[in-house]
Amino acid sequence: MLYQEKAVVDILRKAGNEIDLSEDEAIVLLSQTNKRMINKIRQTADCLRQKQAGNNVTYVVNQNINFTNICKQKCHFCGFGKDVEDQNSYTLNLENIIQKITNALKKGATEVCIQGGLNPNLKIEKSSLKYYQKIIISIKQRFPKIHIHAFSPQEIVFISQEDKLSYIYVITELKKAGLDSIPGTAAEILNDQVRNQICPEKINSNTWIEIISLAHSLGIYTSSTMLCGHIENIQEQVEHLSHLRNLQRKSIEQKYPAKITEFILLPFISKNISSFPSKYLQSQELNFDKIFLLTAVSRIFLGKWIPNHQPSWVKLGLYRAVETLKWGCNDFGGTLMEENISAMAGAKNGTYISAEKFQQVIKSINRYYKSRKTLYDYNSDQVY
Ligand SMILES: C[S@@+](CC[C@H](N)C(=O)[O-])C[C@H]1O[C@@H](n2cnc3c(N)ncnc32)[C@H](O)[C@@H]1O
Ligand SMILES: Nc1c(NC[C@H](O)[C@H](O)[C@H](O)CO)[nH]c(=O)[nH]c1=O
Ligand SMILES: N[C@@H](Cc1ccc(O)cc1)C(=O)O
Ligand code: SF4
Repeated sequence: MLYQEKAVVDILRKAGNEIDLSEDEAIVLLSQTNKRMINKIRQTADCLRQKQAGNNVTYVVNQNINFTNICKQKCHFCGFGKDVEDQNSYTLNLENIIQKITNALKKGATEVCIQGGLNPNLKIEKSSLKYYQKIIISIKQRFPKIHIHAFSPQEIVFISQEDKLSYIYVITELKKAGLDSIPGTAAEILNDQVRNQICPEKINSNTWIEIISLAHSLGIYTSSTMLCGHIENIQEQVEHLSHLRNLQRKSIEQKYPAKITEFILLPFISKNISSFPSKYLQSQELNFDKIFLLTAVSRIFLGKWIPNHQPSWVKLGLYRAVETLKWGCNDFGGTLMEENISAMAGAKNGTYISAEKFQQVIKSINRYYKSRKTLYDYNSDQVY
C-alpha cells in the first residue's frame, strides 16, 4: 500500500472508532483525488451516519419566509440583498406573513423559517427589536404551536446595533416574544481573512461564535452552516469545522440547555453574482465531486458531536441532494414552500418540494423516511 493510502486508512480507522480527528488529518482526507480512496472516505462517512443518526432520513414540513430583501450590508456573494430604491426590493407586511403561514399549515407545516436583509427602516417606535418582536408575537398569537426558527446571528447583531442593546438582552427579549430557535447562517467561512474578502461588513468569526454560544446558554437551539465553493481553501474549510466542533463541545460540556441541532453545507450559487470580486470568478463553478467529499469529511470530522447533517436541496438540486445521503447526510431539510436567497443568486432547483416527493426519493434509495420537528424530536414512526 502506498504511504498516502496507509495514512488515509489509518485516519479512517480512527474516525470509525469515533475518535476526534485533528485538523491535519481532515486536511489529508480533503486532499484525496484518487477515486478508490474517496470511496473509502464516503463509506466511512456512511457508516458513521448509520451509527450516529440511524437509517431514517428525516425532513421537516416548513414555510420559509424572507420577509425583506432590503439590506444595508453588501456581502459580495449575495444576490438577495437590495437597496430600497432597487426595482425589485420588497418588504412583506404582517398580513402577507400570516397568510403564507395559514396556507402552509394546510400542507402540514410545523415550522416557519424567517430571515431577511438588514433593513434599518423596519422599526416600531424607533426600535428594531420591537419590529422583530412584533413579527414573532403576531405569528404566535395566531398560531401558538408553530415553531419559529428565525433571525441569524447577523440579524441579532443588527438589532443590537440599531437599538444600542446588548446581545444577551436582544436574544432574551426575542425568546420571551416566542422565538424557538436560530438559523446558524451568516457563518460563511469562520476565518477573518476570508470574511474580509467576501463579506467585509459582516460580523467576524468570534462574534458569530459568541452569539451562537450565548443562544445555547439561554436555551435557544441553533443550526450550523458553512458556505462553501467560493474563495476558501481546504485548510479554511477545516478551520471552520473545527470552530463548530469546539463550540458544540463547549455547549455540551458546560451543560448549556441548548446546542447545535444540525450541520448544513451551503454551496455558493454564483450565477447572478456580479458583485463577487472578478479575480475569483473563474474558480466559482460548483464542483459537485468536491462538495460530496466535503459532505463526507464534515460528517467524519464533526463526528459524534453533531449527528444531524443536511444538504441544501435548493442549492444542489433534488437529485444531488439525494446523492449526499450516501456521503453522510441523514436529513433532507425543509419543504420550504418558497425561497428567495438561492433563487435570486441564480439557482434553478425550484423553491418547494412536497413531503410526498421527499418520501418518494428517499424510498428510491432504500432508506426510511421520517418527518421531524425542527429540534429533531421525532413525531412519527419509521415509514418506508
Ligand atoms: C441571505 S442571508 C439572510 C440573513 C442575514 N441577512 C444574514 O446575512 O445572516 C442568509 C444566508 O444566505 C446565504 N447566501 C447568501 N448568498 C448566497 C449565495 N449566492 N449562494 C449560497 N448561499 C448564499 C449565506 O450563507 C447567508 O448567511
Ligand atoms: N430555509 C432554508 C434552508 N433550510 C432550512 C430548513 O428547511 C429548516 O429550516 C431546517 O432544517 C430546520 O431544522 N436551506 C436553504 O438552503 N435555504 C433556505 O432558505
Ligand atoms: N438552513 C438554514 C437556513 C438557511 C437559510 C437560507 C440559506 O440560503 C441557507 C440556509 C437553517 O435552517 O438554519
Ligand atoms: S448575506 Fe445577509 S447581510 Fe449579507 S447582503 Fe445578503 S442579506 Fe444582507
